[in-house]
Amino acid sequence: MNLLIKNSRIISHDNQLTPVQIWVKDQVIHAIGEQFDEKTFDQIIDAKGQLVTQGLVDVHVHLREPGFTYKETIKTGSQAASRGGFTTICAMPNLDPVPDTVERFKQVQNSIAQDAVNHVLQYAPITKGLRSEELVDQAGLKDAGAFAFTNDGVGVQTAGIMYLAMKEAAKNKRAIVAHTEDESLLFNGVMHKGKRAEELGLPGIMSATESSQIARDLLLAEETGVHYHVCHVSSKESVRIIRQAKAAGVHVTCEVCPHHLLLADDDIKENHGYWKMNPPLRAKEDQAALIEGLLDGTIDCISTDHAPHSFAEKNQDFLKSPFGIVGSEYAFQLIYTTFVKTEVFTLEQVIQWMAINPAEIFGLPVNRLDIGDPADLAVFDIDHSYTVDEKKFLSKAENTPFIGKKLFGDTLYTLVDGKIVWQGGNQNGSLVNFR
Ligand SMILES: NC(=O)N[C@@H](CC(=O)O)C(=O)O
Ligand SMILES: [Zn+2]
Repeated sequence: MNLLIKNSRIISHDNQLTPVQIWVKDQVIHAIGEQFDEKTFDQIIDAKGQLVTQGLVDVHVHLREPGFTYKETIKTGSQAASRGGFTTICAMPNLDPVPDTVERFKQVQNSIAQDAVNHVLQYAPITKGLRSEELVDQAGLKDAGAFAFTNDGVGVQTAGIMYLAMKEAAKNKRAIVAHTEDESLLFNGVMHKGKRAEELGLPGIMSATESSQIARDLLLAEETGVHYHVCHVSSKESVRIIRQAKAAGVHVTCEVCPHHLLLADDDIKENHGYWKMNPPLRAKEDQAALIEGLLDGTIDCISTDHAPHSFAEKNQDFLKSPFGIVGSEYAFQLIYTTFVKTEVFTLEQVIQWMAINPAEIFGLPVNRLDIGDPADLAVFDIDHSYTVDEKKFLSKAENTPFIGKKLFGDTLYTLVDGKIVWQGGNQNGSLVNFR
């Protein structure tokens, strides 16, 4: 099978866009050059001068299967991600049943093998039932294919359990991935504690609810030597203490989500569930600290925290709605439009944060668009704008405050192992070749 992607532009190391043709053969990048004889190819994609990058990697998505398939499934969630240009996604274990035994974990793995349209790596939980009481069988789950261990959705509430989990994970050479939230500091909060929460008359969530648990964990990570990864960092204090820990040599990495980079609590237009996520949109200073954290290397990567819920669940006020917004289908586009077109970030940096670093920090093979790298690729139409239209989402859910936003970078193609899984353009894309 020989496939040519003609009229491509790739980012070269000096952040320039370079016109090339890409030859894909037997699932890998076979050659990159100026001109190939078109007669040699079984299939030709015309990238029309648009940007071709390695497929994006998202280390934080919620696919909701098993247990909550009315919100999303492995199939719809992986389709949504492929539409966003993601070729690898890592799925959270806040499912029902929680995949906390080898048998339950293998069941999820089987569903993934059957239904996923891109590479889906499944997290196992840190503790049974996500309750901070009893550790899972890490070695067994690792052998069954666990990508890393996390209780995402809730924090690990006691230092002792976290310490034991980290010690075990260090032995198993797997990361502990932490949603940090001290429930004793939550006080029923639903949005960031500040002026906007007061205006809306809603209970606030302090930044310290997140950062105090990160502080605890950083010291435990230092003690155990584990790779400790912090989910969806949202506050300036969290960035500050992670920066200090990195400087002290602690093996810590972390992620930030597009919504925390783009929005602050002041932007919350109304008391509606589409603005509610965990951690919450924080203050302008926090937003600035997150951008600075990416730029100085404190924050390693961008993840979406794609958190689908049903329309009925989210179409309620802050007190009633569950936490979470969808993000897979327009994450690159949000970042590109907001930060690359305004020259806050370079395209090269964004690819570093959305494709290279997330793979590298977790020890996955890194796609550098070199010969022999897997043909996991995305083509983005960076020259034309489109509008975020929730009716066209492949996700089952549409809960996001970004509906109606004008963005650049619509995904024209996504290829997984050399096969086209998504073909877009003219806002009327379609799914192709779904495995
Ligand atoms: N982020 C959210 O607001 N919600 C996530 C859980 C999580 O990632 O913490 C969910 O599962 O819905
Ligand atoms: Zn979380």
